[in-house]
Amino acid sequence: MLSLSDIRLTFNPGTATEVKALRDVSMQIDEGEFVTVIGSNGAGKSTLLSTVVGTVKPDEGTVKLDGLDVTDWPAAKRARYVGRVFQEPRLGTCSSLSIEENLALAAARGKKRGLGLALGKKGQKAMFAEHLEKLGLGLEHRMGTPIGALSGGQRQAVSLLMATLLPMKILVLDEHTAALDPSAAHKVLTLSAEIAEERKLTTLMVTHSMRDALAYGSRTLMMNAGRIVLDIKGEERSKLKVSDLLERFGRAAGTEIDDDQLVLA
Ligand SMILES: Nc1ncnc2c1ncn2[C@@H]1O[C@H](COP(=O)(O)OP(=O)(O)OP(=O)(O)O)[C@@H](O)[C@H]1O
Repeated sequence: MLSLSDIRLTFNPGTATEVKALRDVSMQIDEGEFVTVIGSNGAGKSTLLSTVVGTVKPDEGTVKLDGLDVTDWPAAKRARYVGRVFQEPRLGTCSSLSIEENLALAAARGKKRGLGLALGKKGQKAMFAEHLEKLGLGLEHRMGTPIGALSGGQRQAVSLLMATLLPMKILVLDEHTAALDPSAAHKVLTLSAEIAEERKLTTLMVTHSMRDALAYGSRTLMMNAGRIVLDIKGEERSKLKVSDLLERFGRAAGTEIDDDQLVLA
């Protein structure tokens, strides 16, 4: 279980540019739960993910993984549990290196943490090919191709694989399909859901698409001005339509919003 309790985080406190990015955020996400996170620009979604990944440390509050307090753990130490895929396909992969070399870098992180992977070069290549084949993009036949030569969708699929290659628990997807065309976005979203399901990963996915927020996962959080203003799951969520979600946002946040603020895909 991933648990955040009373998280507060203010950027540039006491200055003219002070921003209360997270205010009293508490949530518990069960093992294997897939949660989508929506909210208008600057609502605190990425900052929330960063507190889970460990790239920002909250001013107050605690982050726990399976009951273990990891609040003071830097991102590198949390990497054994948490994998992140970014919005920008160039982040998280190395353009000039081949698909195989990028995957080898991801696998090498496991060696440092004593996971062995003592497969030898041939065995490792076969293991990478097996994983790539599951993506259904034919990339297992292009393992020597530099990552920079791939399309955005192919690259995000490899990023997803790299983030989940080693045993881990929490998958953090930060608008990871926002830079892709609708067809590639659909493919990567489907792969994300399949990998999360197969590996029973606890998943947090930020999206600006209200439709995707309802189509994927089993729970949706809505953020506004640093707070979680809606938390919907179960029957209540399954009955919701995109238009209902927009209306709920307006009510919860006490503001009028339209489709331009929360982009509908
Ligand atoms: N490193 C930082 N320094 C100062 N302010 C920051 C920093 N990171 C984020 N902020 C501010 O904190 C607030 C929340 O930002 P965050 O990126 O979490 O929002 P978001 O909901 O992910 O927005 P978007 O949908 O635009 O990506 C914003 O006002 C942002 O400008």
